[in-house]
Amino acid sequence: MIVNTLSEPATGDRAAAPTPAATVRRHPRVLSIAGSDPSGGAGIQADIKSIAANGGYAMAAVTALTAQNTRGVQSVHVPPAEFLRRQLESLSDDIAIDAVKIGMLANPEVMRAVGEWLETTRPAVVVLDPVMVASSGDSLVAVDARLALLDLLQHAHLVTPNLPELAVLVGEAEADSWEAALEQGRRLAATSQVRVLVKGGHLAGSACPDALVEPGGSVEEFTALRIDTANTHGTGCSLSAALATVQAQTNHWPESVRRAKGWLWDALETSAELEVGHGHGPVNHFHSLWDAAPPAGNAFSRSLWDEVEPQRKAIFELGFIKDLAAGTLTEAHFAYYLAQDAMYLGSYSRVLARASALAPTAEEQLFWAKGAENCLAVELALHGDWLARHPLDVGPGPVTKHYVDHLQAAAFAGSYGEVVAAVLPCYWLYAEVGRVLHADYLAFDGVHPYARWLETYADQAFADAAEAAVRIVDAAARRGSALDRERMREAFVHSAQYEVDFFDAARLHA
Ligand SMILES: Nc1ncnc2c1ncn2[C@@H]1O[C@H](COP(=O)(O)OP(=O)(O)O)[C@@H](O)[C@H]1O
Ligand SMILES: Cc1ncc(COP(=O)(O)O)c(N)n1
Repeated sequence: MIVNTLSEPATGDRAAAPTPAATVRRHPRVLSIAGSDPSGGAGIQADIKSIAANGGYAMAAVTALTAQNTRGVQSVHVPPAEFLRRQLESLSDDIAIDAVKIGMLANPEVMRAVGEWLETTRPAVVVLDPVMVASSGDSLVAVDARLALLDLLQHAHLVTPNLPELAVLVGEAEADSWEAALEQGRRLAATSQVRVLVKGGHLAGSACPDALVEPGGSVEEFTALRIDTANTHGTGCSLSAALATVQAQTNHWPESVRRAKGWLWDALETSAELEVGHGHGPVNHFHSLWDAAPPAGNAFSRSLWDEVEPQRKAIFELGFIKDLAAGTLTEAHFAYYLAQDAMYLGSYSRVLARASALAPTAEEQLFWAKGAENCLAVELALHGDWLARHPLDVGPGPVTKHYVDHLQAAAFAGSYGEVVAAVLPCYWLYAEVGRVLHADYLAFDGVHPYARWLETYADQAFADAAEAAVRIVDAAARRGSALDRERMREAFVHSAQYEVDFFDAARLHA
């Protein structure tokens, strides 16, 4: 979550003047003028991803080639500034450019080429990230470039220095506190008459503040929790490219900072999923796109299975299951379990009938209808048999009641996906328990007191039905939205936990 606070309202600053509303575009054409990072985490590669992830059309004019990876920069090659000039002219001769993000400019000559081009094209949004050192600590800019960089600030609507870069720009030592950084930001904004985003990524502490400082001195702070990660390669590049893109969509700097920072925060938080390199890895630019993409094949059910690993392990640790496998479970415990199961199956059958009613294909409709019938016919007959010989006068226990309530809530208020995800653990975990217990049963020496029950659940037809139910859940997940899948996941995990509690309930209540 990004929290922002405003100190001193902005009044009449030159840089605070809004650009005309007519320039706002849903898919702005955004140009990155920056160096290449072949590892894809920083430079133009990061910029293109950031621009695209934030809804812009990305273009890139390359200012320098680097040989670098997540560990550091090994080499830099700067093509003639004249060739950069040609790239920029080719673009502005043909394409309307809504926003520009400027990154690595290796020397004063390159800086001047960019400044002259900005002078003639005057894009509505120019964000300048004064890149000087990579996150690895390697320098990316010639030492004599400071004055040329300061000169370039006059063409920028926003400059986004990190703390070491801010210190170089104001010609002071690096700020050692957030207050000192804001003071330097104010000085830079005032002397260069430019809007500054002071970035607090390099500070220590649990917060990661940034602040928008106007040339008139007003400061708006945006604070987020610091994420504990080493994947900070390209955070500055990604933020500035996102800012240029969002500003061309909103025409409102504080809103642009809030959105771009929020997007980057999520990209940092999900960065570990990428597993790129051994040093400072990249951020996950496309986290929301990838989260929303339908899972291929059986990826969804596999992720569900992985997610309920604790429940799967817990089942086999239960005294009830261990005693059942060993044949040492008391008849009273087993009778309580079967009585609860009979009550459960009566309701479960109705929920399967609801899945049948909602099914999108005749095949799935028939599958759930057969399941509903099976519950009543086969299971209840088995239980009726056993329970007739071991009568037990109990009503539904608390776990049975909660489990059934959960299933019925999905059946009456949920989508087809939620219903099938909620009923799946009963198929899938039972098939798993049956498979494991049946193997123990086959190795059992003597007559097993629960032979009939164990044989039913290790039945191949039951395993096949569980597999079919898994395929149906995967198909429903592919058809649904990210929100549908989240609800399916919740329904599944709740049911899986109830499966554990259901086995355990017999031990507690008998
Ligand atoms: N560990 C982190 N957790 C959350 N946000 C971070 C973290 N590190 C950097 N940021 C954010 O990433 C952006 C870039 O910050 P910074 O590291 O200061 O710049 P640079 O990448 O240019 O060195 C800022 O918005 C900063 O707040
Ligand atoms: C080509 C290029 N440009 C910029 C950076 C700085 O990256 P960061 O965003 O981590 O400061 C980099 N490492 N390489």
